[in-house]
Amino acid sequence: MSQVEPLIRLTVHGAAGRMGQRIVALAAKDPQLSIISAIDSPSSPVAGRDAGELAGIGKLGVPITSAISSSTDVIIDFSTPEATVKLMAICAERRIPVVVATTGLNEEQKQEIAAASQFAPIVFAPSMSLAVNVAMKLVREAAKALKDIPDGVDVEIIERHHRFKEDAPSGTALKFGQIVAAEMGQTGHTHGREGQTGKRPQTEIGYHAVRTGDNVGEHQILFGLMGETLEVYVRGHTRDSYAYGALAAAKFLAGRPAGLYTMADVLGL
Ligand SMILES: NC(=O)C1=CN([C@@H]2O[C@H](COP(=O)(O)OP(=O)(O)OC[C@H]3O[C@@H](n4cnc5c(N)ncnc54)[C@H](O)[C@@H]3O)[C@@H](O)[C@H]2O)C=CC1
Ligand SMILES: O=C(O)C1=N[C@H](C(=O)O)C[C@H](O)C1
Repeated sequence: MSQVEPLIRLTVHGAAGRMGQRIVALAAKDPQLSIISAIDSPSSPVAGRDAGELAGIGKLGVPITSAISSSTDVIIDFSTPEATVKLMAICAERRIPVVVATTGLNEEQKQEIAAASQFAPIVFAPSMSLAVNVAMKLVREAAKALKDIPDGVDVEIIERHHRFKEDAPSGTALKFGQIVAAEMGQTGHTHGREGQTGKRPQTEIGYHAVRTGDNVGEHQILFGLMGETLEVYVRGHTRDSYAYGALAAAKFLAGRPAGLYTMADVLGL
């Protein structure tokens, strides 16, 4: 007789936000998951509203609240850096597995995540998208292959997002830059260019953050050589590309030991 796996009890942190609503909508349809709480800011204007109704899928019986249930098996966090740091203290203390998808954290805030991962398993990644994580592998390969080209290679990263995004460059663009620099050795960076900039040094990576309309996320990584350009381009069509990845990460964490995991671990890349 086949054994029925118990449902994974999920808390959504940042549940009233753009991503939080998609997590609620997709998790509600997932036969392995049960949404037990939907957390948002204590000052949220939608506190008390039903999370399902807010996400456009009808009543779920889970209100938007600010208190994390002690019976949660895993938390998915799409919120703000400050809220993520507060969440880390709770997850470490209660040993709750958590998927951290929030971006824009400074080094000190990232240290809080690393510290919490000594007590609880944590997936921390700037992009939960499968396509983006595959693109990261391709970019690493390209950087490796191009690192010793005699005339040098200029690397520029262009990212495009919606007008509501609060951090720049995107966490994903910064991660692409780290991957390139680890292979090619660039030590500097520049954000956009203006005026008499002088010649471009190959020791820097250029970042360009475009903010327009409702763009859910595009990244272009350019390797400029003399005579040709290699371009890796990855484009999201809907936020569900990130949401499905976050749900996979939540399932991956069930039963894992404490530690810091990446989406490459989740996706087996
Ligand atoms: N890793 C990934 O794949 C992705 C990461 N993101 C990142 O996720 C974050 C959220 O993105 P969006 O949903 O577009 O933003 P959003 O602004 O729509 O949602 C953030 C939510 O967090 C809530 N919040 C604020 N303080 C809180 C607190 N103390 N406790 C709980 N919730 C709190 C806000 O009220 C809001 O509802 C951003 O940092 C974004 O860059 C977004 C998409 C994909
Ligand atoms: O804010 C967003 O929307 C996104 N943020 C993430 C980032 O900063 O990299 C991931 C994705 O590109 C969407």
